[in-house]
This record gives sequence, C-alpha cells and structure tokens, in this order.
Amino acid sequence: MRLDVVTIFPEYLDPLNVSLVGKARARGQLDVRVHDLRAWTYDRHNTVDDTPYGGGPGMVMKTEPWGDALDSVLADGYEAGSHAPALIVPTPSGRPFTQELAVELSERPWLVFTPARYEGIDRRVIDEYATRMPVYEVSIGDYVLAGGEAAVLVVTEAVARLLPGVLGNAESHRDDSFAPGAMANLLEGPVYTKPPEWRGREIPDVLLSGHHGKIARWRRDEALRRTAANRPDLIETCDPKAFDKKDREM
Ligand SMILES: CN1CCC[C@H](Cn2ccc3ccc(-c4n[nH]c(N)c4C#N)cc32)C1
Repeated sequence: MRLDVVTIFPEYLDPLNVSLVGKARARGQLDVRVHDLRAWTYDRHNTVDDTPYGGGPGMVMKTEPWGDALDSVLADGYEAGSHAPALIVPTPSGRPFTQELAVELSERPWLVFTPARYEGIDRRVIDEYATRMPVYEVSIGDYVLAGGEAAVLVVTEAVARLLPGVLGNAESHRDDSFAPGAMANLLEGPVYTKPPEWRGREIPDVLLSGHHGKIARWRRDEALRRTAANRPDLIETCDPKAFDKKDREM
C-alpha cells in the first residue's frame, strides 16, 4: 500500500517513522510519502490561504497550491499500475471513521491524504478530484481539532495494522473491538500480566485456571459489562446468537 500526505506541517507526520507504521515502512509493506504543500506555492510568502468568500471568521486554503500538489502526486500513477488512488479528506463534517471503514480503506492500494488547516480547503478542490477518484471525507470524532494531521495519524495506524503481515500472530486483530464475530462491537475487557500480586491486588482466579472455555466466557462477559457501562449504544448491535454459538464452542 502507498500513502501520500500533503500538508503544511510535514513534521507533524514524523510519528509515521516509528512503531508499527515505521516498521511496516522499513519492511516495505507500506510506502509513505509526505509532501509540503508550500512546495507548490510561488509567491514570496508561500501563501496557502486567503479570506473566505461571503465573509466569516478565519481563512480558507486556496485551490491553486492544492491542485498543483495533487496533480503532481497523482501524476506518479504509482508505477502506472492498476493502483487506483482514493482521496482521504479529514474534516469534522465527515462520516465517522470506524473500524469498518478502516477495513475498507486497508483493501485499497493507494490512499492520498489532504489534511487541511485554517477553516478547511476551498470546496472546489474536493469537487474537482471527486470526478477522478473515490473521496472519503472522514471525521475521527465529535470534537473540533485545529487541523487534519492528527486524523491522518489515526487513520494510518488503524489501516496499517490491518495489512497482511504487519501485526504478528501474537498481536492479531482477530479479537479487536468492533471486529466481526462474537466479539463484534464489544469493547475489550481488562488485561493482566505478571506479577501475580501487586499492592495487594491479585489476578482473577479464572485467568489462572487454565480452562480456556471458562477464560473465554469470562473475557466475553467482562467485555459485555464494560460495553454496557461505557458504550450502551453498541449493545443493541451485538449478535446474541453469536454468543450462544461461541458458548457451545467453549
Ligand atoms: C472552527 N473550525 C471549524 C472547521 C475545522 C477547523 C479546523 N480544521 C481545519 C481542517 C481540519 C480537518 C479536520 C478537523 C477535525 N476536527 N475534528 C475532527 N474529528 C476532525 C477530523 N478528522 C479540523 C480541521 C476549525
């Protein structure tokens, strides 16, 4: 998979050099290219913004730098293979970014991110590229950030960990929250490791029992309890029949 990011803060994407994404890049599983939008400005001040038509607060990012930047990035054609790019536009007015959408994006060969700043990008840029490729306007949550770069980090990590070979078996995303199956749409339960006693706090006996069926049932019950407490909205989306089937397997 290839990821391109066009931004006025390229250094904001430095975390893509470390940890899971950094390792995937080093192994050649991920090709990440970060571009400074100001490289496509030609005035003395490297201007990327201007006042909004119709008035209002803040500034709007100009069409020309974005158009020149995206044309340049897309011209690569990704070795002119059958690599259809998709544009990923972080915005508070976008569709919620979910695990389901992460799975959908992880199946695409090429993602081009356009994290904006100020009050966003002149709408004509999105409309222009929507004539050429799929555009995903996504929001990472119901709060307002100052720009889209944090969303690029979030989406990239959520997508990269789903790519084949990026997570080792030990870190499998099989039991992820929101992954399909009996644990679908359930939050993770509590986790424990050595020492067996810490400041008078011990490990739940079932986890020391070695009885895999009981452990699996306990973990599911804990996930249900935590989901009911923190995300009751997800409870209705669970498939109770999946639990019966899972119980029969335990
Ligand atoms: C007051 N104005 C309102 C419009 C947005 C302005 C800041 N901004 C400019 C570009 C941009 C991109 C994403 C986000 C963002 N905020 N919250 C999320 N979940 C996001 C996501 N993905 C925010 C952004 C601030």
